[in-house]
Amino acid sequence: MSVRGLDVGTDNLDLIRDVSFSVAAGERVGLIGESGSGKSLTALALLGLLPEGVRAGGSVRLAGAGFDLVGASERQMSKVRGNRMAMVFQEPMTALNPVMQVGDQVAEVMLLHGRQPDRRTARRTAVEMLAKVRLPDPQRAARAYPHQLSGGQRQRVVLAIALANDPAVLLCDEPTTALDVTVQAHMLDLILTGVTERDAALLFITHDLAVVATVCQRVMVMYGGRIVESGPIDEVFTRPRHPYTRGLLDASDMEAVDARGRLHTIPGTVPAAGRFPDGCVFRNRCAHATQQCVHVPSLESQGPRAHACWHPVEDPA
Ligand SMILES: Nc1ncnc2c1ncn2[C@@H]1O[C@H](COP(=O)(O)OP(=O)(O)OP(=O)(O)O)[C@@H](O)[C@H]1O
Repeated sequence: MSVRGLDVGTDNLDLIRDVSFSVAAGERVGLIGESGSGKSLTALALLGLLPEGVRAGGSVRLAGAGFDLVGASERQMSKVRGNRMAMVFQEPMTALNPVMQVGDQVAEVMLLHGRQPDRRTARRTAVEMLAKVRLPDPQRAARAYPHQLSGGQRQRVVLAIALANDPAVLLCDEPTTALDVTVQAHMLDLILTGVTERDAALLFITHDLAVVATVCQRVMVMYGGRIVESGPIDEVFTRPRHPYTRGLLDASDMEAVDARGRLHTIPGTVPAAGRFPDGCVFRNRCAHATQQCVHVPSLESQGPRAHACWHPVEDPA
C-alpha cells in the first residue's frame, strides 16, 4: 500500500496534511500519536469511510486494486473493504451486527466477495476461522449472537471477519484498548499470526508505545495531522529526532532491557528518552515483572528484537 500526499479536511479545516508512507507485504508499521492527532482519520481515509463532510485528497494505491482509492466510487471501495483491505476497530460491539449469529457474519463477508461457492461451505469455513482465532467450542460460538460473547471473544470474531478474505492490508485501530490485560496479549498474538500467515501488510494504530514496539518493525509518529517522524522502532525509540517524539517517550511507562538483560530505568522515574542503549527490548514498566509477565508466543521467535513478554500499561506498578 502506498499513500502519497494524503490530505483530509472539512470545507474550512485541515485535519490531516500531506501524509505519505508505504507498507510492504509482510511489513508491520505502527502509527502513534496523541488523541486527536489524526490516526483514526488516516485509517478511515484509506478505507473510504470518512465521516459526512470530511473529504480526502492525495493518493492511496493498493497493489492489485488497479485504481486510486482516493476518489474511488463507493462501488469500487466496497470491493476493496473487507477483501483486499480489512480493519479491526477498537470497539467490537459496534463492528458486529447484533441480530446475526457470528458464524453467519464471518460466512457473509466471504460470500459477499465470492470467496466461497455457497452458504453451507461458507458456514463451515467460518467455523474453521473461529477456531483459528481460538474461540472455545467454535461450532457453538458460530451460533452465538454478539451479546452472548465476552468482549475478547467478540474482538476475535471481528478479527476472523477481517482475515476471512486473506486481506493484503490489515488496519488495526486500538484493537486491544477495550480488552483486559491477558486478553490483550492473546489478541496481539492472533493479529501477528494472522498477518504473518498471509504475508499481509499491517498498519497498527495505538497509543501504547510498548505495544507498538512489540508488534511493529517501523513506527510513524503523528502530531497535529502530520507525520513528524518515522523509522525503525529501535531508531525512533532510541534516538528520537522530533521533540514531540521525545515528549511521548518521556511521558510513557516504558523501560528498556539491553542485550545483557540489564534494565534501563530508575524505579519511580520515567526513562529519559534517547538514552536507551542499542539493541534494547522495550516494554511497559511493571513492578512485579515475573508474575505479571504476559507471554505473546508468536513474538518470541522474532529474532534479536523479540519481545518475550509484554507488560500492559494498566498493570499496577
Ligand atoms: N467528522 C469530523 N469533523 C470535523 N473534525 C473531525 C471529525 N472527525 C474527527 N475530527 C477531528 O480530526 C482530528 C483527528 O481525529 P482522529 O480521530 O483521527 O484522532 P486520533 O489521533 O485517532 O485520536 P484518538 O487517539 O483519540 O482516537 C481531531 O481534531 C478531531 O476532532
